[in-house]
Amino acid sequence: MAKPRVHEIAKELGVPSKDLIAKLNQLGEYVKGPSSTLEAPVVRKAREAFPQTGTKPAAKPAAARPAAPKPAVKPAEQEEASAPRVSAPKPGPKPAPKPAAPAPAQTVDEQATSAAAAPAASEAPAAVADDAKPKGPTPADMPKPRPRPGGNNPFSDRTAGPRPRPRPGGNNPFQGPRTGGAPRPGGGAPRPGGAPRPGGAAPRPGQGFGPRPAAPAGGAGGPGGARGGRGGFGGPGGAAGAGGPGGPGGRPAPGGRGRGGGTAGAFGRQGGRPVRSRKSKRAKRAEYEQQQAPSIGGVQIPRGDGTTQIRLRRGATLSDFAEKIDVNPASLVTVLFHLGEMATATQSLDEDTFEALGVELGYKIQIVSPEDEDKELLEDFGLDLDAELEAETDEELEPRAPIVTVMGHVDHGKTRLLDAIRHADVISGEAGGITQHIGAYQVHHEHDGVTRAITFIDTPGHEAFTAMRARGAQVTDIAILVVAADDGVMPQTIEALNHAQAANVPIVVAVNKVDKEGANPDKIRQQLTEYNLVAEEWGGDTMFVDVSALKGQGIDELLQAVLLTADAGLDLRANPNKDARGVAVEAHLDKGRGAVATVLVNSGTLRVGDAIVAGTAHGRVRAMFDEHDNLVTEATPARPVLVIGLTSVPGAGDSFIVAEDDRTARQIAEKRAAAERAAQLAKRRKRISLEDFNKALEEGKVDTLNLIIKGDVSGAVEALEDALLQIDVGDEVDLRIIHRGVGAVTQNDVNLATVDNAIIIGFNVRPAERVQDMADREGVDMRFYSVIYRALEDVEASLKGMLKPEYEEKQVGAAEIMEIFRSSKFGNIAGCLVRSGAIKRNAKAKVVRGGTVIGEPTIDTLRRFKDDVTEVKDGFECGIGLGKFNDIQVGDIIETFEMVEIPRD
Ligand SMILES: Nc1nc2c(ncn2[C@@H]2O[C@H](COP(=O)(O)OP(=O)(O)OP(=O)(O)O)[C@@H](O)[C@H]2O)c(=O)[nH]1
Repeated sequence: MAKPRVHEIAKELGVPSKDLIAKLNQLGEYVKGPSSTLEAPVVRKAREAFPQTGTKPAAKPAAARPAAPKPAVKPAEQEEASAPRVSAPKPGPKPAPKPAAPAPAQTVDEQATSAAAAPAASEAPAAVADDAKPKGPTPADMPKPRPRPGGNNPFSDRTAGPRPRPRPGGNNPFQGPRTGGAPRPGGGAPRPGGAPRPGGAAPRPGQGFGPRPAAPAGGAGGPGGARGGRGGFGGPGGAAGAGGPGGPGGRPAPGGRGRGGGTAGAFGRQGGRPVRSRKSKRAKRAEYEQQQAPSIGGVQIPRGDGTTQIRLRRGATLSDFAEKIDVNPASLVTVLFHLGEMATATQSLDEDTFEALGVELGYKIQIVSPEDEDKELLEDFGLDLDAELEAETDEELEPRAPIVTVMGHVDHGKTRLLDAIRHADVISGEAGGITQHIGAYQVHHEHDGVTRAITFIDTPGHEAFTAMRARGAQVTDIAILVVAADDGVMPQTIEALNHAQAANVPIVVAVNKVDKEGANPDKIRQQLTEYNLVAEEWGGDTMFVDVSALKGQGIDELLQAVLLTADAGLDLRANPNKDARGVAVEAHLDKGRGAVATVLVNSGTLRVGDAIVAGTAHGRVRAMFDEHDNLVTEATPARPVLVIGLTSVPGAGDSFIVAEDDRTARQIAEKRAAAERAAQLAKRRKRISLEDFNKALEEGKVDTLNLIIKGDVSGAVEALEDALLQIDVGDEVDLRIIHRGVGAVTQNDVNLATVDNAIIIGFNVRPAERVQDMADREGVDMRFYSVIYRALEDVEASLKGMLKPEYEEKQVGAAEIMEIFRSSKFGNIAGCLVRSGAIKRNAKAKVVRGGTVIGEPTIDTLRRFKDDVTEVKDGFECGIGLGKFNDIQVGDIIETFEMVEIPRD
């Protein structure tokens, strides 16, 4: 329905338009002229202002009528209608409302507002509607009738809660252009955006009418601002816009809704509602955080102060981080994106990424070490291994055998030495020698009349040693450093001794191959002094023993030296009377026996039937064997045994413990597996910078080489994986190991390779039956190796094949311009003599004058005499047309180029 115009209403009311306009203006409604349209509330006001002259009943007489008491026709209904808000009158025969005869204007005003906002109430009889106001004002504190600046706002409602958005409308001509909820102090010039003024925490420019949380603190206490606030435009925040206290002409009147002031604006919430001048703690905090929070990519995140520590486990996700700092993970995704990294909230990220994010946000990210993580995990199961060790008393500790690792440079005789030592075993000599390779063995040696055991880790080389250390397993007590007397100290000798020294493991030097001609044991002693290994006979504290692994010479002395070194500085004792704790030194999958692990007990005693967990493998000890293939029922500290009964193959260096029961063992294993998976995910993810990623996306390809590694023993698989991940191929190619495992290549592996487009690398394994056929059918590339570095070479080459080729310009020919022919058809033709190489048609060219390239045209036409040719060789004359490029002179050189691929090294 069209809105009525002033003159229509005036006619209806029987008053001149002029009077109506005057009346409405007096009531605070700005009405321009007789043809102005009027909003419904204003019409109501008009009718109420001239009630006696009305000729027609008002559209809603009930609401329009002043507080004229009307007997309640349906008391029950009225009660219901007003119930939620009522504190007041009971409808009854004496319907007079509490406020004793308020002035008509006031009543009209109040009714207009409450009726508009509360339709339910507006349907009710006027008395009830009026009474339904939140507070029944007593006559004493009733404001006097006054013009209500906001009165023409159809949405204005004093009783309604804050509305989320300002609603334009009404007759207010100022509402359009006004911005910022700016008050008009004293009706004067607009003050943009509630400029900051003392006493009012004025919002920043432009914030005046956003529904921002900071705004309510804006102190609507400035009455000067409030008074002119008719055009003010505040939603909940708009109120703050009115916060500039006392503009010119504005008198401070704390408390907001004072007389004649205090409404914020026609379209705002009644801004004059009392607002405490003091900010709430919450508001202050929000404000503080806003100041602190950096806005990266439009998200605001509370900053740390640069030292705020955040502990994250390996493979943590942005969600984990977000939880710690109590923000929405999506914000962190955004921040990371703006740092040039793409990641989802649930993707495991590596340490570097977290560090970068931490630096940006002022947090110090600490990735919990694997050891600590495992410690915490075990603590969840009531196992604190450190505390357990500390609590052990001297009486509980019993001597144990030293555990020795043999290290040294390649071909210096480590394997041969371990063989020789095995044969030197005084006990196995009688028992028929060591028959089984189990990854570690014990030999016995007579020392000071006592037969003592020494445990050797049967995996020579520092790789195994460091791999175990990397897993937090310090298995070795003493290192034997083998140096060939005919070769001297070599790079791996130094590496090995560095590793041993770093681990604080004492070294005994075995100077090997002394049987060889040209062997110079003293030279070795001399060389090693440089590395802080000074022979005892030279006044140092390192024992050097000359041996010949080949001939079995010096082995007894070497074992003697090991025992002496152990006795000199090591406290080799352990408590055998508790559940076993130790390390898995090697593991593999045996066809008949399933997962087989060689474990070395550190403390306690391992027994058949124990529930154990080793790394992520768990199970029950079904049987144990020693290096002589004898069944054993228990293993005491430093006793290596081969254990059968695990459900999967543990990794070399995984710690093992005896758990209370099978269930606990399984749970620990599962939790570890989950942690490891997360860590793997983080490790696997190679970074792609945003630019590269974008480019790759644009080109529709992200180069990723997916690999599946299968090997015979877990140690080899890990070694291969580590080495592969260390291949440096730059940022362009992504290398991912999507699956790894011990055992033959299976159909599952091929399936996985099909899905992820991966290549399968088998190390010392073969495909299971029918798997090769399946791989051929599916087009899956399987490669099998028995030497790690061959696998590495192939992968590296394959990666390089995938790299986008790099090109360089290679000059293929040069011709000197001897003469220039002008042709209207072809432009300038250069009559040339080919000076070197050959000039080919369509080749890229450079025109060089006095050593400077003046243009880079292409060879457009190439002629020998009258014939078009494709190539002219060194020493011949030719005519060259360079297309549109005509800036040539006699004496210029035309060089031609090809782009050739640069081989990668
Ligand atoms: N003459 C002589 N030759 C030895 C001696 N010890 C080892 N060799 C020879 O040296 C070569 C390398 O010996 P290995 O025991 O395989 O050496 P390694 O350090 O285990 O070598 P990698 O396993 O390749 O690191 C073999 O040919 C051995 O026969 C020795 O005491 N005297």
